[in-house]
Amino acid sequence: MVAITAPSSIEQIPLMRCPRANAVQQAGAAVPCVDLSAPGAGAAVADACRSVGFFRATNHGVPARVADALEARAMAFFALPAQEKLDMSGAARPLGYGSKSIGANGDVGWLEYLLLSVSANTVKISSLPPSLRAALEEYTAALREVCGRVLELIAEGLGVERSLLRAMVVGREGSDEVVRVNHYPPCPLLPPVDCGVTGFGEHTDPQIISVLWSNRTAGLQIKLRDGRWVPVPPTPESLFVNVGDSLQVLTNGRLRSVKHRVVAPAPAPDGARSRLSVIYFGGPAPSQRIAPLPQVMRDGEQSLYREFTWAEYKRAMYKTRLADHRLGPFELRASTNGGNRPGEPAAGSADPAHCSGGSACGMPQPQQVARVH
Ligand SMILES: O=C(O)CCC(=O)C(=O)O
Ligand SMILES: [Fe+2]
Repeated sequence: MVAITAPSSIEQIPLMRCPRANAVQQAGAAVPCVDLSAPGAGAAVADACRSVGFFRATNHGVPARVADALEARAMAFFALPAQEKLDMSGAARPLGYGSKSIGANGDVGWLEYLLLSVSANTVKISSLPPSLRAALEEYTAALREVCGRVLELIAEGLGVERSLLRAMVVGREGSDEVVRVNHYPPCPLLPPVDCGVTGFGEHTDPQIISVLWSNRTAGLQIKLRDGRWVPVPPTPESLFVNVGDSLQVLTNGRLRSVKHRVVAPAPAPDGARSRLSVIYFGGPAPSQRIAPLPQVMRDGEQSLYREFTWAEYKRAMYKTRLADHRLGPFELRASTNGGNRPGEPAAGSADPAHCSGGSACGMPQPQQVARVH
C-alpha cells in the first residue's frame, strides 16, 4: 500500500525497462507456488518468503465467485465518469479514488484506483454503490481468512507459536486493514522495444503481508534477489502473497519484503483488456511495536532495526517516494549506499531496470517519459 493524494495534472508517466519475452517463460519457475492445504505448507511458505518474499498460493479457499463479483462491480465503478467516481468516494488523501497520481510526492502511473480502509468488516466510505461495497466486504472477509492462514503457516515455518503473527492483524481491535482496487486500462502509447509504460512504480509493501488477486491481464513484476525483474503470470484462480517491510523487521531480516511493480497493459491488435487487481494489506494496530520478535532471534543475535510503531512507520512512509528504501532510516547497521538495500544501486545511479538516459531504450533523455494527455 502507498499513500495517495488527489488526482493531479501530472502529464508524464515514466517508462520502465521490461524483461525480454524469453524471460516470461522462465518466470513461472521463478515464482514459488504453495498449496496452502498441503502437509508441509508451513515450511514451503517460509522458504518462499525467505528466498523471494513472494509466492503464488493455491487451494486458498476463496470461492471464484467472490473475486468475480468484485471484478464486475469494480469495472462498473471505473466505467463511470471521473466526477461521479470522485463524488462517491472522495479524492484519495490517502483513502478514496485516485487517478494517475500515487502518493503525495510525485509518483505517477497509468492507473486509477480505490484505496479503502476496512475495519470491523465495514468499508469506511458509505457513499460507494451498495453493490460494490457489499462485494468489497465479502471479498475482504475472505481475504482476511487467507491472511490469517498464511501468517499461521509462516509462524509454523519459523518454528514459533502459531498465532504470534496472525494475532497482530486478524481479530485484533484497531488493526489497519486496507483494500486497494487498481484498474489499469490498456495504454494507447507505444513504448520503445523492451520498455513498458509504468502502471505502478517499484516499491515494497510496508505492512506485514499483502495478498493480491488479479484478473487475467498481465503486468505485475517482482524483483528477484539477483536483481532480475520477472513478470508474474496472472492466474485468477490463485492469490499472490507479498512479504511486507514490517514482517521483514519482525523476523530480523529472515523474510525479506519483495520489490514489485506493474507495467501498464500495452495496446494489442485484438484489443487488450484492462488489468484489475485487488490487494488486501494486513497491517497491525497503529500502536503495535515493530521490532524483531525475541522468539525468532538466536542467542546473542543483534537486532538489525530500531524499534518503531506501525503509526510511526506509516508517517515516515507518507513522506517518501514509492521506490525509496523506506526501512533505511530504521536500520541499525551503518548504510554504505545512501539508504538503498544492500546490493542495490544508490539513489540517482544508473539502474539498468529503467529506461533512462537512452542507454536502455535508445531514447534521448527528454523522452524517457510518456506524455499521456
Ligand atoms: O496492481 C498490482 O498488480 C500491484 C499493485 C501494488 O503493488 C500495490 O497496490 O501495492
Ligand atoms: Fe504493492
